[in-house]
Amino acid sequence: MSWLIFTLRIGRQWPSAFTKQIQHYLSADIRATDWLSPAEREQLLMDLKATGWVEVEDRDALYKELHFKTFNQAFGFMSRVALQAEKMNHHPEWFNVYNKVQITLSTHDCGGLSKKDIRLAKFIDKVALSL
Ligand SMILES: C[C@H](O)[C@H](O)[C@H]1CNC2=NC(N)=NC(=O)C2=N1
Repeated sequence: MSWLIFTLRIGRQWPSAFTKQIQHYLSADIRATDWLSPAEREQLLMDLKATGWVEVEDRDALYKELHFKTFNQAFGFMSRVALQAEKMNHHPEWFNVYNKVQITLSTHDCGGLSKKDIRLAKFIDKVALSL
């Protein structure tokens, strides 16, 4: 890592866009341990698809639509997920109309799915099942 920092310091002649990209990834809250290997990805996505998650067509993300009995129940669900999202520093993209909640998960810092999305999806399923 120090070589990378050193390179960035002397890399003034590099295209600024490139160094900005590196600095973005250095500052991003995504650790190497959050990356998904192809084998992990295949298995973990299979498990989530079994509970109703689907892969989004035009981006590397997961999507699920949840229906609750009432708005209050839907909002209570969102409140619990919101607290977990803050705890993980990993936030869903979601939309709520009355008792319906549409959720899309992806990791902006790496431009696609990471283990953080898998962890949050599993938490979402656990909370939804408990209601
Ligand atoms: C600065 C802050 O830590 C980052 O923007 C966090 C916040 N929440 C996030 N949520 C999601 N879904 N992806 C991210 O890359 C992400 N990054």
